[in-house]
Amino acid sequence: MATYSRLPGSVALITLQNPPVNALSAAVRQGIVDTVQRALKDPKVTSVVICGQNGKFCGGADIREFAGPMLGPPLVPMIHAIEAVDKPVAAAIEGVALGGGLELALGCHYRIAHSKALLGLPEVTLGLLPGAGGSQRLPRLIGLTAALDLITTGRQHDSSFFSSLHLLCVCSQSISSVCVSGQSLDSRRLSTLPCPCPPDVDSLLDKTMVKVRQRSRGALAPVACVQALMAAASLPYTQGMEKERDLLTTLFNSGQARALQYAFFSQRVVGKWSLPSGASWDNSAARTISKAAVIGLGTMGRGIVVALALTGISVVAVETQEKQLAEASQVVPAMLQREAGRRSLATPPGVISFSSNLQDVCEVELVIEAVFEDMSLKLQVFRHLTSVCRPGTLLCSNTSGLDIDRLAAVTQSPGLVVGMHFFAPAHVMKLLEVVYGPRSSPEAVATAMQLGKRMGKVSVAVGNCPGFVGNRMLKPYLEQANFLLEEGATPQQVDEVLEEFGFPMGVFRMSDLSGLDVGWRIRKEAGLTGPGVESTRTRQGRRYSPLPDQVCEAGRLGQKTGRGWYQYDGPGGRVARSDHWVNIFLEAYRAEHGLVARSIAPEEILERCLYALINEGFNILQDAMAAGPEDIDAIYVFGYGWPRHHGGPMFHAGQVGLGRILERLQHHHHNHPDVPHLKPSTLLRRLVAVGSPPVQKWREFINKERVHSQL
Ligand SMILES: C/C=C(\C)C(=O)SCCNC(=O)CCNC(=O)[C@H](O)C(C)(C)COP(=O)(O)OP(=O)(O)OC[C@H]1O[C@@H](n2cnc3c(N)ncnc32)[C@H](O)[C@@H]1OP(=O)(O)O
Repeated sequence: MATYSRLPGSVALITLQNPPVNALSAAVRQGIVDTVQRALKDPKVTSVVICGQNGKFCGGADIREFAGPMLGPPLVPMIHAIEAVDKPVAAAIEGVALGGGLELALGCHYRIAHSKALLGLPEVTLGLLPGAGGSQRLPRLIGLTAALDLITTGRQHDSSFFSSLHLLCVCSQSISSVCVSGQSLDSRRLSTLPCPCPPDVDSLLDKTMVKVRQRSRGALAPVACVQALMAAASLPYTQGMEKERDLLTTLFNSGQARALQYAFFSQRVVGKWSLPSGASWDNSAARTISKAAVIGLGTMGRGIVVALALTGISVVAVETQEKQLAEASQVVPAMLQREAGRRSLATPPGVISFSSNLQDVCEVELVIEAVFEDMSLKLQVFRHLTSVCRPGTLLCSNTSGLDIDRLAAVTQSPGLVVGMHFFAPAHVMKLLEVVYGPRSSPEAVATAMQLGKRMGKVSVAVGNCPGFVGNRMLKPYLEQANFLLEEGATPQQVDEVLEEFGFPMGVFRMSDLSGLDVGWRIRKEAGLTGPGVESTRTRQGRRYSPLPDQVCEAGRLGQKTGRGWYQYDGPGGRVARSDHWVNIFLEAYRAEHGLVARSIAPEEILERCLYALINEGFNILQDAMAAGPEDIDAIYVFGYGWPRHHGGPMFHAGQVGLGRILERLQHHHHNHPDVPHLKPSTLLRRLVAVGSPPVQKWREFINKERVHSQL
């Protein structure tokens, strides 16, 4: 709702009230319409100020209402009516003015903001465009060039940025004196102004469209934003508004908008974590960490040190190999400086100390072990840590899939051990898997989750199983990609299909980037390859492709060696080019194993890779290793490049239709009975049997099934 009050004198104050961000729900819109009318009718009122309750102007349209029928007064005519009134109206912005909130402010005649307020039009991130006149008013106020950047990226800035674009009148006069100054309102109505465009407007729009199409990887909204701004640049306001409305309608009806809005909420749902034990975010106290240590200063360790230091935490960075330590003590401060600059932060001074002595971690409150991914080495480190750290220190491992419980077992306080699985580069990537073992205490999980949040991560609590959630699902995906090569596809074909779907990189380009030796080492440890293992295509009772092992044996470890599934300009090269060697190698391999190459349709490539991954997601939910589909989807969107406009693998399954996924998995499993990952999960079958409920209902369904032991 919105409240009305009269300030001493002649100013009417309208306050938006809809906690926590005063989103423009039907009730708020109705409140605005009513209170503006009241101000107009009151002869004593000569000017109006609109503000938001609790120091937040407005977080935009109420996203929760998008799923239902449109109720209450629509936003566009409401804002037009405000712009048209003949008493000056000012928006007093504190906290946030985002999306429809900023569009409301653009309909006012004046905008005044607190220096710390955050403003922007993030609709594009929800699969929409600023459809309450923002695509037409903003460029008329700040010019086409600046509006294109803001609207197509959804970037938010503070008020000093917008003051420099003259969006705000951060004036020395008080609002009431502005309003009674007798200034004509005509020039304050943005819809009446021309849109300032640069002389090369067509070229600017063309270039922006090309850039946006490349960057958006199939997302519709950024392209629609450019189209709306083209209209602002070339059409009268009324026609521009018609274009805005048409484009918005198309976007609203697209699956992409639903996917992106789901992704918005799943990012928030995962913060409200719960464990099978009943411990959860609202009943578990977190410790606030001010001193931490990182053990191991390889690529991951360095990134973790920077991520911690950026939050103002004092870090003891330990590396026992002198050469590595010397290198890290040069590189890490530079990384910190760069990242602080990128985030416009002052570099936290002197918070990192380097050491080669594990004893130096004795005073910290939390340790993150980031040594080489080798269980015996990690066990050794944990044994040492438990003897040198003071009682009560949290011990975390940055393992990407090893058993947390085994590490906990060698410590004096197994309850204080959790996994903190960062993604490379750790100071940049948003995802953090917080892995709880059977003995991890709620306090340890809560502390790791809160620490992740402080570092700006999307932290997701996951159970302790091989590969946790992300890498466990990646395994069947990689496996299918290798099988497709055996059957006749090339790395480029597979990658093209996945990139067309929206992944920034196909599976083979991604493997080259991460290093092919990572998986090779894991397979050796699992006894799947290595000396003494017979070179067959069935291992441990299931189909196995020795292809990636043989690529590694040929010394091709990916980008770092200049060759992998592709060739690069040299070691460390970034641009992947197809390699004739790979084609010859695949032909020889197929000949050796009596395989006849067939032409494989893009649909089959996509289905087999994605549905195998999705199927494992259902198994993970069934095993209670993730609390709900939102957790899996957040992991894939923030850590594995899953295109956000497809919501996440589990959301995508719902969009495709669970019945269809089941039917296709059955089909592929029938053709490949020796591939257990293609066997449809029991949970998927159960969901289909009860009529394929929407993804938002799965959590409840799984919990009920578990109570009745159906899973
Ligand atoms: C056409 C389309 C038009 C005209 C639009 O306006 S579309 C909406 C455009 N607005 C946005 O995209 C803003 C979205 N919100 C945010 O970016 C952030 O929430 C925030 C910057 C406003 C606040 O961030 P923060 O302080 O970190 O808090 P949370 O993100 O955790 O949010 C707190 C709770 O508020 C809910 N929320 C936030 N914005 C909206 C909204 N626009 N509509 C409905 N609900 C909103 C959010 O889900 C959190 O809810 P809980 O998880 O606590 O239940």
